[in-house]
This record gives sequence, C-alpha cells and structure tokens, in this order.
Amino acid sequence: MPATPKNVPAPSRTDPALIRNFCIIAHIDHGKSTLADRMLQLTGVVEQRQMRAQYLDRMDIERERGITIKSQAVRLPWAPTEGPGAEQSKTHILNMIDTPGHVDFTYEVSRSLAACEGTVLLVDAAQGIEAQTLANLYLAMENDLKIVPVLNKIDLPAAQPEKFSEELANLIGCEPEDVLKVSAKTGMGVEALLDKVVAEVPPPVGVADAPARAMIFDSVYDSYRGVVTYVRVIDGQLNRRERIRMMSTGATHELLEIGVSSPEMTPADGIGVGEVGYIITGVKDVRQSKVGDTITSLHNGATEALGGYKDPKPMVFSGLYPLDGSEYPDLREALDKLQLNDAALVYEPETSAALGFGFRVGFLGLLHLDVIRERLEREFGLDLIATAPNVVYRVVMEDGTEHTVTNPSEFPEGKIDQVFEPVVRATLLAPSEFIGSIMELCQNRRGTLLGMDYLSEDRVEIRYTLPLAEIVFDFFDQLKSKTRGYASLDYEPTGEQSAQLVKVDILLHGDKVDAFSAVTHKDAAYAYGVRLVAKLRELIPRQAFEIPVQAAIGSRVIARETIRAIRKDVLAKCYGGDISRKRKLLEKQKEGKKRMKMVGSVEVPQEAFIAVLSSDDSGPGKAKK
Ligand SMILES: Nc1nc2c(ncn2[C@@H]2O[C@H](COP(=O)(O)OP(=O)(O)OP(=O)(O)O)[C@@H](O)[C@H]2O)c(=O)[nH]1
Repeated sequence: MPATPKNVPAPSRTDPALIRNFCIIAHIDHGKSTLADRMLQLTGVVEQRQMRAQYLDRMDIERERGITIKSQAVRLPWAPTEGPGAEQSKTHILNMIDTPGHVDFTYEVSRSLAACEGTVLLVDAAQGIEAQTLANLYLAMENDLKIVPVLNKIDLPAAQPEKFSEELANLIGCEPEDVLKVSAKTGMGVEALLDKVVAEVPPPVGVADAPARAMIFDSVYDSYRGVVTYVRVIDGQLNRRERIRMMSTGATHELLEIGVSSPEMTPADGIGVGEVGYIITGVKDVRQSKVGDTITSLHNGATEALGGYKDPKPMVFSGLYPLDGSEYPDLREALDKLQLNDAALVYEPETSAALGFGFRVGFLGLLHLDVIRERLEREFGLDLIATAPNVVYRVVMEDGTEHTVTNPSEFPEGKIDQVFEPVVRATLLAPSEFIGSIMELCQNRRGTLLGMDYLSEDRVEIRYTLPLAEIVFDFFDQLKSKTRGYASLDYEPTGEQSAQLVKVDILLHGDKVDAFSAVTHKDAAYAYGVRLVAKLRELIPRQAFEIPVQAAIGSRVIARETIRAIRKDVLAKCYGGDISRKRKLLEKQKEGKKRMKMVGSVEVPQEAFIAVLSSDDSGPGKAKK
C-alpha cells in the first residue's frame, strides 16, 4: 500500500525555510499566557471579538488558577515588518508551543523544547530571573535552542528594565541592548518580538524524503474525538489515512485526521518536514500516545527512534478515600476518566482499617496532587479524605530482599539493612539578604549545599541536594514566609540516598491507625509522635473506657496521651416519662454514630481524621522547627 492514498491530494507543505518553531519559557506568572494571547491577536488568528484572556489555557481549572498545565501548539502566520525577512515580506509560519511552567511538569517542558529550534526567554521586568526561569533556560541550552531574551511587563511602575536586562545578558552571554522589552498587557514591543523570532530562530532542518519521524510532545484527551496528539515532524511527512506505528510499543494506528491548530483544529492532507501539527487516531487513552514517543509510517518506516522517552514516574503518593463509603465506585470511575488525559496518574485500590475502601494514587508532585484532588471534588462532586503525601522508599532487608514502599503503613517490619529515599537537586533564587534564612531552612531539612552564585549584586542562586520527602510538605510555604515571598524554588529528581528512616505508628487503645503511619527521619520521629498524639487526644471524644493514644516505632512507644473515660448519657436531661422524646434523642445519637469510624474498639469521628490529615502540619517532615 502506498504511503499516500491516491484519492487524497499531496500535503500542502510549507517550505521549511519559512517555518520557525519556538516556545516561550518563563517563571510562573511572568506573563507567558498573556504574551501568547497578544501574539494570537497580532497575527490575526483569533479575531478580536473571540479573544478571551488566556485563550490557550483551555481547562477551567487552569484559567482559574492562572497556571498552564498542558502544553498546546498554535500556528501563527507572520510577515516580518523589520529585519532580514522583511524585504521579501514573505509570510512565515511560526509554530508556538506553550509549555507548562511548573516543576512537576518538567518532562513535558523538555519534550516541548525538543520540538523547537528557539525559545523566547520571558522575564518579568519587576521581578527579574526566578528559579523556573533558570531551570527552563538550562533545559533550553541542553536542547541547543536559540534563546531570545525578553523582559515583560515594562509598563509596570516597578519595572527595572536596566537592571534586569543586565542580569539576563550576564546569564546568557549577550549584550543588555539585545534584550527586548515588551508589555504583553498593552502589546508594546510584541511585533518587534515576532520579527526577532523570524530573524533569529533557525528554520527546522530535516530530510524531506526520508522515512517519516515525528515526535509526540503532547497528548490531550477530548471527550468527543478521543486522544488528540501533538507532533513535530522531524523527517519526511505524515499523511491522512496513512497507517502509522508508535516506535516505543510497535502499536499501529490509522491517521483518521491530521492537521494544524490555528488555534482551532484545522484538518489538512498531511504535514511535512519541520512542521508542527496534531493527529487523531481514535485511541481512547493518552497512555497509547505517549509524550516523547516517535511516530513513523507503518510501511517503509524509520528504524531509529528520535531520542528516548521516559514513562512519567510518580514521585509522591497519597491515599484518597471517599468521605461517604458508598461513593467508592464513583471515585474509581472519576479516576479512570482523569487517567484518559493524564499518563502520569497511577492508582490502585487499597483498604484502610480506619478509612475504608479507597485508592493509593501516585502523582508527579504536589501541584499535580492538588490539581487532581480539586478536579475530583469539583468536576465529579466527590468529598474526599486524602492521607498525608509521601514519597517512594526502597527498603533493603538484611536477607537481601527488597520492598518498594508507596504506603507508609506497609513499611516492612523486621531486620532492615538500608532504606533509600529519593533526593532532588533544588535551585533557590532570592535576594542575598535571605541567604542565612534559606540555608537554615535547607540545613534543617537535611540538605547538602552544592554551591552558590551571585546573579547580580543583590541576587543569589543557591543549590542544594534535599530529600524529596522534606520538600513535599510545607517547604515551599516555609521558604516563602522566611523570605517574605521573594525566594523561588525549582527542583529535579537526581536519584536516591540511604537514610536513617523509621516508621512511626499511631495506636488507639493498642490498635494501629494505618492512616496516620508515617516514615520519618529518626531524629524527627519523636516530635511527629508527640504532635499527633496530642492532637488526637483533643479531637477524639471521651468514651466509655479509658483510651491510651500512643506513638510507637516498632514495639517501642515514644509518646503517649490518655483520653479519660466518660459515660455519655443522652437521656440524662430527660426527666419524666416522655417516651417519644427519649426515642428521638436515641435516634439522633445513632445518626451521630454513623459518622464515627471504628478503629479497633474506639469510635473516631470522621472529622478527627479530616482535621489531622488536612492540617498543614500533619506531615512528618516538619518535626525540627
Ligand atoms: N502590567 C502587566 N501585567 C502583565 C503583563 N503580562 C502579564 N501580566 C499579568 O501578570 C499575571 C500573570 O500572567 P500570565 O500570562 O497568567 O502568566 P503565565 O506566565 O502564563 O503564568 P503561568 O501560566 O501560570 O505560567 C496576570 O495577572 C497578567 O495580567 C504586562 O506586560 N504588564
């Protein structure tokens, strides 16, 4: 079968010399989405009346939180008004790839970067370089991208364009005059920026008549059309109705639709070398169309994939339980639905003696966790209890057997040889007056200083190796409060380290409450135990018998409180013989009991679980302050 069926015209391919593939990288809130909006408007692809703020952030939750979760690509026609391309005044095709800015989605950022030849490095002119600016810049440099430095928000009275152009110029090795100054809000300087992208970002190079190779840089689930996969063609071309092969799995699919987004999806007969577009194959689940994978033609396809791809690896786990046990099937259905659009979301059923039936869910990081929880509650109307987030531990026993622990209550007992925990390389940026507080915080969290550099006279970049477990609780909040909001943080996983970790169990009347088990550093265990035990004593009502509340490491009790006995007689206030009133009160008491969970012989109000698990300081990481 020929690669291009006869009844379909050949793809209208753009001359690669006229293509520019670029992305915008920026720290969160530095104005990437606003700039993208302005570019859509200036290039005329979105009419004024259709324009709405942050056009490219399609998910409601993205718009509300003002963050970009999924990257998207959009095709912008632009005839340069100035610069080398201007004399010919030829319309160029700028493919802009919007990238997520948050640490949890670094892998998606790096794939988006791999689909580009250049990047606009956008920095807020009132804030200067931040941690994610740097992290993303390093990724761009690794991908050999042409970097176009830009200061945004120059309309702000607090903007310091001189100071920050110099900072930026020092960082990437250019002259301060080369740093463009724009206002994404007013549109000032944005035309010049588009001209500069045409002039400076190199056109794609690829072999037009080689077997097709296209890289997947994003996959999005659409409830009407199934999975929409965004690709960048590196070599050859992809055509409508052609059969394609995913090189990582060998799975084959038919290209039901292929096209470009401008920014609405516009079908085409095919897309050629250097171009960016979307494909639809009818797959129902993004895990069958994975970010980073290479697509080739089934017939006469390429034999070598482009670069590698990795499966997204969950870094943080949490148990999710419906408040109302009868909503368990709904929770399963909701997770199944979310997974269609999120290859990084993993989950399996688990049962907790304290919380009932639920799921152990794996996330890329804390933001990912927050977003999923919020979507479950908001879009699916579920009320959930989430256990404190934990990282993944590798436990090696003395007899050589190994356990991967994603739930602290399953941390093995017995003769443990070593425990390994994941570590990250953290980059912190802040005004230099905060060096002391930042170092103190990192030191308290078992950090190891890697190095420190001044970006300018008064701003410094500090690098630490930190256990991921120490970051997942409230590190970021602490950092912000210790630096009056001026510090920024980025981190990337760098492997694992052996550490002195122990499991702390909480016991009620001698029975373990699995939902409260935590793995902590041995020096933090005592403080964690004392805090939880005290809190539970406050929250659990007195019952007919005395209840010891204990924290223990193995069989060693490290903290203890006692809830004294009381007999709660609801009929005490009912003198006389009004039997119907008595019955009413007894009914009410029964109602109340429904919201109680039995832990061994102790009744614990559900509110107690929620209060302990939802309070910010329930994590084991906080012990040392
Ligand atoms: N004054 C002024 N405000 C701007 C400008 N550009 C963006 N903003 C504002 O800065 C805030 C953040 O802008 P966004 O475009 O959402 O930032 P972002 O970088 O896309 O954020 P993420 O998608 O979360 O990474 C918004 O309130 C914008 O209105 C500008 O040029 N001038």
